[in-house]
Amino acid sequence: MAISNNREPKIATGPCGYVLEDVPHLVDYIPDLPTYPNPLQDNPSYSVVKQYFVNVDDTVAQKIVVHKDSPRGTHFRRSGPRQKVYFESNEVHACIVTCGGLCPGLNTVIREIVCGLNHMYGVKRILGIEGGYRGFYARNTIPLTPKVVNDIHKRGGTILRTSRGRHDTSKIVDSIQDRGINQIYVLGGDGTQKGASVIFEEVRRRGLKVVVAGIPNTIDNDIPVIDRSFGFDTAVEEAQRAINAAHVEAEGFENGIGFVKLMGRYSGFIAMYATLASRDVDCCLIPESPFYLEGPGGLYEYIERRLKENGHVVIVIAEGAGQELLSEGMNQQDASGNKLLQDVGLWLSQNIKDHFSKQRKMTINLKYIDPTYMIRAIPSNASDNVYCTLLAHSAIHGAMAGYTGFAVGPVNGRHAYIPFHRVTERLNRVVITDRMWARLLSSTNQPSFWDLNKVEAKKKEETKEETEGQLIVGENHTEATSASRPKE
Ligand SMILES: Nc1ncnc2c1ncn2[C@@H]1O[C@H](COP(=O)(O)OP(=O)(O)OP(=O)(O)O)[C@@H](O)[C@H]1O
Ligand SMILES: O=P(O)(O)OC[C@H]1O[C@](O)(CO)[C@@H](O)[C@@H]1O
Ligand SMILES: [Mg+2]
Repeated sequence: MAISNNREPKIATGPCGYVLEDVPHLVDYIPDLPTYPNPLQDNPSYSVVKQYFVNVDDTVAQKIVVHKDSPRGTHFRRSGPRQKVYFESNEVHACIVTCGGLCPGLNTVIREIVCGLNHMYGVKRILGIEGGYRGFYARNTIPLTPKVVNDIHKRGGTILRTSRGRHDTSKIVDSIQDRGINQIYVLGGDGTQKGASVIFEEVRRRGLKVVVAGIPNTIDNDIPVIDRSFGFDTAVEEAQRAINAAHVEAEGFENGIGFVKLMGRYSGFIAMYATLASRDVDCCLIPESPFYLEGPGGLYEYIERRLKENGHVVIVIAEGAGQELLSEGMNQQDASGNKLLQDVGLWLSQNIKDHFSKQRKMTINLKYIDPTYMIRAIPSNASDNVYCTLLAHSAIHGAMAGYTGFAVGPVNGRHAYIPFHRVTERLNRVVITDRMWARLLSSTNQPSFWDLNKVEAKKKEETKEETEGQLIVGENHTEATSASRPKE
């Protein structure tokens, strides 16, 4: 197997089109590091596990639906404990930082990193960095012990607090060096993982024995490659409460319209899954599927038809949907450079009211529900909690084994170490030519708002991307439902 030079992405190839997109390792730039037996082999809880250590050559396939003659395709290194580790327990000085938007499960991952490092590897020195990346040089640190974090998974938010906005990578790495930190666990969305990748590059440039491990999170589920991001399941569950309320209100009045706006900046996964789960929704609008209001096949016509047929309508809209319909362009950004969106929920609900009262002379009763932060400011549900444990343990095992510059996450149900660039190079978005969106259309009976020619063109575009290795079709599946948890 040939391995390319270590500054470039580490790609190894094998027979039958096998490709391993590997993650960096400390020995790539610090040769001759000593290794130690993994202390887990003496841990009574883990010693009973048959074949507890993962074979170093185990990899996880990105594409599992294959044909007889198809190449084996891209693989990622399987996560899990290794027989040899590159840190002695008393040598480890770890830190944890949370950045970007809040997400259910952040406290669980913090807890599980602290407890996992302590209980599995005997690590005692763990610091919490306060307030996101800038906290490395602008805030005090918080010593974290199993006792301090014992109950935090029952609370929403992050005990470390978070932030958006610019930071100075060089100052962060100075602070890491000054404090003698050698394992950094970074929790956050796409922007955070980009930041972690730059920190890793600087650490490598300085030749430091410091591991940088990313644990991606976002309720939007917009991180590619991994099956789903933690917090998403909880957010979808909480969104049900808003949809239920909208349905009750809509049913309770003549020509009732329940209108719910959910988060989802560029990706409509929350809206799509909340709609599919609820079965009370008549129309789901997401950023990936443009729609129009007036005329045949438009939204107004559909609403009117549903009101006549059913007496009420429930609409769910993702915050990023239909932005192109809003007249005034808004070019503002948040502190991190993310485009600030216009409030499509308020805009569209007002337009629907105006259309029916002024143009159609119909009395409608529209109730607008915008749960915004309520779906992400809550503690994670049971399934996300278990998922968070697996993510934290994967990250710890990878760090102890000397891997670095990686993000963790399940790929087709198996946890893997994924190079940063693969989780940051694009956003995971709903594929509207995939079967999951078709299921949604069939469950709501809403129009697709697309003409057939456009659908055909889109299908061709996505088939092309798939054959070029981007695996577009099928990514709508956030497979890890409560019924089938990802396995480590
Ligand atoms: N391209 C980038 N390069 C380096 N650092 C970045 C980059 N983009 C964002 N960051 C850093 O990551 C942190 C969080 O970014 P951001 O606010 O975009 O949230 P996020 O991690 O994408 O989470 P969310 O999904 O909630 O938006 C910020 O402090 C920012 O400095
Ligand atoms: O108001 P904030 O904290 O910038 O976050 C809002 C954004 O964060 C997200 O929840 C992603 O974390 C998006 O869905 C939403 O647009
Ligand atoms: Mg982001």
